[in-house]
Amino acid sequence: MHAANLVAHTQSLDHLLQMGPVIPVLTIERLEDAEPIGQALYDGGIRVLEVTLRTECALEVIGLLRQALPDIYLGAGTVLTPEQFQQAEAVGADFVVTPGTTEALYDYGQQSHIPLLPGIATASELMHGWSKGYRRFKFFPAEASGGVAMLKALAGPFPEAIFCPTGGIGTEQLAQYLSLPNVPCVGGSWLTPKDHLQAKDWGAIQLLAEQTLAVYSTAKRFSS
Ligand SMILES: O=C(O)C(=O)C[C@H](O)[C@H](O)COP(=O)(O)O
Repeated sequence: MHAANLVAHTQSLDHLLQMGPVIPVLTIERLEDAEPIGQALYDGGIRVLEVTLRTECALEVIGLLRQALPDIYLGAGTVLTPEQFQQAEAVGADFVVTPGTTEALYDYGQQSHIPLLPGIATASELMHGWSKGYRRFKFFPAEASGGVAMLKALAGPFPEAIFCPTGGIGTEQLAQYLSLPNVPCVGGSWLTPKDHLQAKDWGAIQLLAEQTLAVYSTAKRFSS
């Protein structure tokens, strides 16, 4: 196992998870939308983004945002294979997020120069990741897998595990998740609502980010 590498990865993940406390998850269909969406979120105070590899232009989007917004931490999401992991590295992603995990992804993540935030949903999956040296996890799909109650329950046997819950979360549940000591930040697509994207209403996206951070960044900083 590449133990030293994974210790460094855990430190990098801690740093970027602390930059939240929200991580917008973007699925971008049109390349031309990438820069205005990224800029609106950046102007709204967002410093960490995840771009899912679910669209044809996703890798190009990451490459473009890398150039346009050098200060932002860019994650590649929906990474399912080591090949996609490699592609994400090649276009300049800062970290990789997966919905679940495979042995091959864990092995690749151990020797990559960028950290992997592996997706888990059960105690057994967490124990598997832990045995491979991973300490920070995406909890996905958060709401469908037991939500806040599940994360409270996992804190008992696994007090050192830290999670970024994602999946089915909106503003209504945010405060509850962020009040948990094992949750530094929360991810999701709710920060870029479909109707704003379709209308290319970048101002509304910036405003939503600003309003969310105005309420929650202070709340999390004082509670952690
Ligand atoms: O596949 C991945 O790696 C993902 O990134 C999954 C996303 O985190 C969720 O699809 C976002 O969930 P919603 O906020 O419910 O839209």
